[in-house]
Amino acid sequence: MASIARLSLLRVTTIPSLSSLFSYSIPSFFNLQPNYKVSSTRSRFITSSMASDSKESPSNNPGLHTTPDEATRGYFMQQTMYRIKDPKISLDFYSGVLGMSLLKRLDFPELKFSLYFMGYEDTSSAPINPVERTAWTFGQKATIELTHNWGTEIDPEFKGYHNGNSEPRGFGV
Ligand SMILES: C[C@@H](O)C(=O)SC[C@H](NC(=O)CC[C@H](N)C(=O)O)C(=O)NCC(=O)O
Repeated sequence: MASIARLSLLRVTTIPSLSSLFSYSIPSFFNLQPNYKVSSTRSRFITSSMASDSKESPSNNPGLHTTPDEATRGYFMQQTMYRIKDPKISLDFYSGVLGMSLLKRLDFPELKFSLYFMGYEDTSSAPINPVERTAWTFGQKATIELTHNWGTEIDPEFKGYHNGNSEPRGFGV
């Protein structure tokens, strides 16, 4: 099992105990209670958060649409890409810790890199034919494309990719 470092950029959507909702140490995030019972504290939390639903309304969030533009009907966020240093560690994390499946692996030997598309779809229904499986993968919503440039896992000079937790902080649009 991969060692779990602080994952300040990652929000794990699970059924955590209320105390772990506001703590950022990993153990509390993964301190799952298999037979989760809604405590009186949590039910008050849910009630109070429901009372503040208006915070999520379009009127309180300029730019927020409740229905997408007709011109982009059917569009969805299909993938986001992370470069990874070591596939063994990353696959262990995304499948063993987060429960994702490997939807498709693409290797590009001439360019010395591989892509691992991870998602929550049931792969038992995925096509067997490699080309059809690629099309199936690219039709799944909100997948993660892990890009591995061959050799980074054994290169002592490679210190890892910038994770956005130090200057320049963050990444994205
Ligand atoms: C599907 C395949 O044809 C692609 O175009 S994947 C996107 C492509 N990725 C790479 O070239 C990965 C290796 C490269 N050394 C890297 O680390 O990006 C690509 O366009 N990458 C550049 C980008 O900005 O995403």
